[in-house]
Amino acid sequence: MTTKQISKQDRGLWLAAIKPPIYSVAIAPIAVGTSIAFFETGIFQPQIFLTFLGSAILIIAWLNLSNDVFDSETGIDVNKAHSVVNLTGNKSLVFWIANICLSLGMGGIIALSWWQQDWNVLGLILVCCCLGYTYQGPPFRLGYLGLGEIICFFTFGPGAVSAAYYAQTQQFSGTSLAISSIIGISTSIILFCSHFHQIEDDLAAGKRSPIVRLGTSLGAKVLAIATTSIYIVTLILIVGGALPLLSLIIFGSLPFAYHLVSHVNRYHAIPEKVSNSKFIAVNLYLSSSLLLILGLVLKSYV
Ligand SMILES: C/C(=C\COP(=O)(O)OP(=O)(O)O)CCC[C@H](C)CCC[C@H](C)CCCC(C)C
Ligand SMILES: O=C(O)C1=CC(=O)c2ccccc2C1=O
Repeated sequence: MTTKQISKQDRGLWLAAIKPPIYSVAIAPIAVGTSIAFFETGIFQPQIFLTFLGSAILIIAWLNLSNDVFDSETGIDVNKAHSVVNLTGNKSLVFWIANICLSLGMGGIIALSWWQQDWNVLGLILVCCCLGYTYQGPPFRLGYLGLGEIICFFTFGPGAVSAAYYAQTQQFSGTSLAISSIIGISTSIILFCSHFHQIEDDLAAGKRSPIVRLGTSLGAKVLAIATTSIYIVTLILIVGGALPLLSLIIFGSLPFAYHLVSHVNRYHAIPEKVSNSKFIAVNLYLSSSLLLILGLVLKSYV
């Protein structure tokens, strides 16, 4: 292999380790919570929005770097060339970079709480981060028991969306809480899809992920139901008046939903083919979140 080929391969591994598309999970809940606030109250504070966004990105960097650190301790990532710990060979360096990201991220949340002299957002995000830690860190490692998707639903849905709403308005909203369930479901779908191709390594390390528990075939069916539920919940919220009729544009994300469900249905038992399903799920997540935001913002103007 030539030096050029090696460096191209290295670049690919680093990109896979850093997972840029996954950072959309930091952006969408903050943008959705902020647009619900704008839709309901007409309030938009750009400085609060941008500070929250930067903090959320840093918190997701902590989550992913510390995930590689904790997974290196259980042996589950031995075959994962695109683990930052395996790539650097320096677990403590990765651990400290993760902690710096968390400190800077929480620093942003503390700053916006200080500006407002209101500590509710800080409290909510602290709870979300503690739950994120229990997913992967000792002694809890709740992800190894198959509880990740439930934690994911509450932290990225009601937790993060309500915090972003509150940061804009200094009040909580039942409507925001109801709409946040859509983000909770679509984020949990990304995590659920990330398990299909890892079944062998997960079994060997004693991780009872939902796919290990259900098997890939039933897992594909559960994915179809969860994906459909995004649209059913949207319809219920439109009929119930929480969302405007314009939110029907979320159905524009159906091609991504179809792609995801049909791809996983076809390849659920073939790890090399199903391994990209997490990124197809990110496409569904991004398109549905963007259309949800668009519906709310457009309705605020018309
Ligand atoms: C790190 C996560 C998944 C990776 O899991 P796994 O180890 O199976 O994957 P690899 O194969 O890549 O090793 C995500 C886990 C999410 C967790 C359940 C909840 C985290 C909550 C966040 C801290 C909330 C942040 C909110 C923010 C937007 C302000
Ligand atoms: O690496 C991953 O697989 C994931 C990382 C991550 O931060 C995240 C956050 C929310 C839902 C899913 C995921 C991942 O799957």
